[in-house]
Amino acid sequence: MSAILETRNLGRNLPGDPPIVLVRDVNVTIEPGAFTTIVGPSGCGKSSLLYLLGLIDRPTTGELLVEGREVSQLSGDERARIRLARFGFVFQFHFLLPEFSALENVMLPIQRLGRLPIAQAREQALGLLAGVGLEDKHGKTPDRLSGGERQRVAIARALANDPILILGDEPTGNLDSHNSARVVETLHALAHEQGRAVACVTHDPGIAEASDVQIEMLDGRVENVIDRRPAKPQGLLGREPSAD
Ligand SMILES: Nc1ncnc2c1ncn2[C@@H]1O[C@H](COP(=O)(O)OP(=O)(O)OP(=O)(O)O)[C@@H](O)[C@H]1O
Repeated sequence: MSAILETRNLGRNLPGDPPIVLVRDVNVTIEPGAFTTIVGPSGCGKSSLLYLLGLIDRPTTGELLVEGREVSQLSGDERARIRLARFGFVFQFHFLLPEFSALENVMLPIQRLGRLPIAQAREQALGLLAGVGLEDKHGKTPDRLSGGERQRVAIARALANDPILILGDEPTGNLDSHNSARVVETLHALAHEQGRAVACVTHDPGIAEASDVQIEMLDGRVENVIDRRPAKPQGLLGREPSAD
């Protein structure tokens, strides 16, 4: 399956003498249908890499291809257009608007992005909330939801533009184990049932071990990639079996 993101010797330095290296020589691919985690010790560059992958930050070296197209040299406006059209983000803090219900929080970006009439945006938002198991909680404001429910509303909101790629920076960082499990289940479903690419930074070894692809970082570099997906079927080798 073709990659949604591909990096070639991607790097990010901050100016200084010597420069501060956040990320160096990263070569990874992020593919649809897979739940990918980015792991490593604190300060090793996980979030910096995620921000590069999400076109939030711009690399200083190397290339980043989105669906085969090199994007690092594009203008800020063009990069923002790709981000808005193709990516969804979930952060450690949900950033829901406190005075709005779950439904309204999900409707807002749908209306803004699709310029849809209210009735249609409502329908779509209800569908997204049902997709994360919150159809019966749509009228509640964030303060009346659990941490995990708030985070699942944030995931539903991140799906407003029907993204091919969902990027998470510690999306379960603030949650207890029960709520964390529900959020992870939801993220797995986005990859495995809906065929999206999901890539998350996590400190949680259990989440990493259950991921399809685990990118392990150290000192700004990718040290190792564990790919747990079943091997792709190979073409038939040798001759067809004979009839006799
Ligand atoms: N704007 C900045 N100026 C200076 N140093 C920075 C800046 N941004 C990040 N760093 C440093 O770059 C390194 C990588 O940071 P980053 O946040 O990507 O690491 P991380 O692996 O996500 O860490 P954590 O797990 O603690 O969130 C850290 O040492 C951090 O202190």
